[in-house]
Amino acid sequence: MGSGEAWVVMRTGRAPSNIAVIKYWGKRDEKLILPVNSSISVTLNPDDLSATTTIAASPAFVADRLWLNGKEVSMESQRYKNCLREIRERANDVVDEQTGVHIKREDWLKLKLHIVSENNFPTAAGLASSAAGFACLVYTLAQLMGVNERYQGELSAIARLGSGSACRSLDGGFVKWDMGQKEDGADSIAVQIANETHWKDLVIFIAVVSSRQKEVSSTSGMQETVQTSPFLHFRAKDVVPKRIKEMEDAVARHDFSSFARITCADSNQFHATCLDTSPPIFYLNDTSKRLIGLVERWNTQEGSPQAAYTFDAGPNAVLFTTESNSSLLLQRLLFQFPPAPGVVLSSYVVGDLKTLELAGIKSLKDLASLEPPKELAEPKIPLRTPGELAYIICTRPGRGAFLLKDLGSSLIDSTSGLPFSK
Ligand SMILES: Nc1ncnc2c1ncn2[C@@H]1O[C@H](COP(=O)(O)OP(=O)(O)OP(=O)(O)O)[C@@H](O)[C@H]1O
Ligand SMILES: C[C@@](O)(CCOP(=O)(O)OP(=O)(O)O)CC(=O)O
Repeated sequence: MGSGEAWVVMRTGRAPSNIAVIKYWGKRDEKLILPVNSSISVTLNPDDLSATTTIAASPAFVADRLWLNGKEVSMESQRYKNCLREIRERANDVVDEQTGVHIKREDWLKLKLHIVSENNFPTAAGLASSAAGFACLVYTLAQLMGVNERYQGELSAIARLGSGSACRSLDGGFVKWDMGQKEDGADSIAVQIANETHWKDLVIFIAVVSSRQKEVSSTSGMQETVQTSPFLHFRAKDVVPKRIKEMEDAVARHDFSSFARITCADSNQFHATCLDTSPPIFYLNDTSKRLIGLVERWNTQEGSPQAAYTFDAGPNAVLFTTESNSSLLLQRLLFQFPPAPGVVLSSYVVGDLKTLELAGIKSLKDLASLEPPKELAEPKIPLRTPGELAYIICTRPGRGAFLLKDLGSSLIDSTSGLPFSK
């Protein structure tokens, strides 16, 4: 770094992943990422599923660079460029507390950035890493560049330019992405409908399916659906608007039965539009269907929804239940999907382990002695199939994006301006 200019100013932020319970599928504008329908999601606890991003600016940097999970990746994609441009345009004068450096609003347009990001869960595995990643990028950049409070409402529209679902990851709890009407997308923004403490009773399990079948990416899959599926247009126009209202109402009233019914119906309808695409797209595999069966059988046996499932563009299931049913659901999952031989319990069930304790499961021995759930006590018991799931993440609704103030959380070495070597 040249003398007199040897400063590095940086911030570190964290943003959660989210799971849609009313799905976004289909764009009316590819460039601005404007959807054909509104959607609703639950923000996942960032302790269990999040991206952490450090962004540094220095006059010594010669290009914008990005390191993702330890590897440098290209920033040539228009999606990254659009997010950076929009935040730079809203930058403000900043006096950095740590270094005392004064950066003027116009300087941000010239200063190059080093961005280092890590996900605490697998990237591009159908667990919405792009949602956490772009929300974190936009949020952390806005903090670094002193983006004014009055622009805060616009941050979700900027995250949307990175990946549609990312606009729903800035806030915690329950979030609605309004499709908006304007051509420039200014009103296609995410709004919080209830925060993360609103429905404390909700418990979430993510069943990560082992064999990752070859998939069509969300971006190209939804493009093909828009072009070829007549059903999608019926869904967007006639089904989703009503469901959005019903879901908002169910969340407001902590009405698990309605929440579960709408969540399952919307996941199934999204996958039906994939099947209605030409050529058809299959995101669910046999394991996904067995997970659906597990929930449906239990709900039928009890005569009301005990749990709900939803699947994004991949075979992994996200399951919802209430606190009082959480150990019963986990026991069912572990009964039907025990780990492969040799896999230890601590790497098979991860995240918030309270439910595992509640279920009284301390070791693989406890798993072996699990009783079959009562709805399976018939001649047609589905086989127990060890190893069909890679692992299970236990989590809950969580908070939105936030800054990590502790300097020890930084992913960039302030002297070199480069990622810490591991
Ligand atoms: N932490 C991150 N920071 C910046 N960009 C990220 C980050 N994590 C993921 N991305 C971007 O998102 C891309 C992965 O998105 P992709 O849609 O393929 O997978 P996914 O979001 O995990 O799955 P899905 O969208 O099916 O749920 C990465 O190639 C990268 O461009
Ligand atoms: C099935 C989904 O997860 C689709 C997510 O699509 P993306 O947000 O990944 O797509 P792009 O906007 O093209 O980046 C449903 C949802 O999250 O609402």
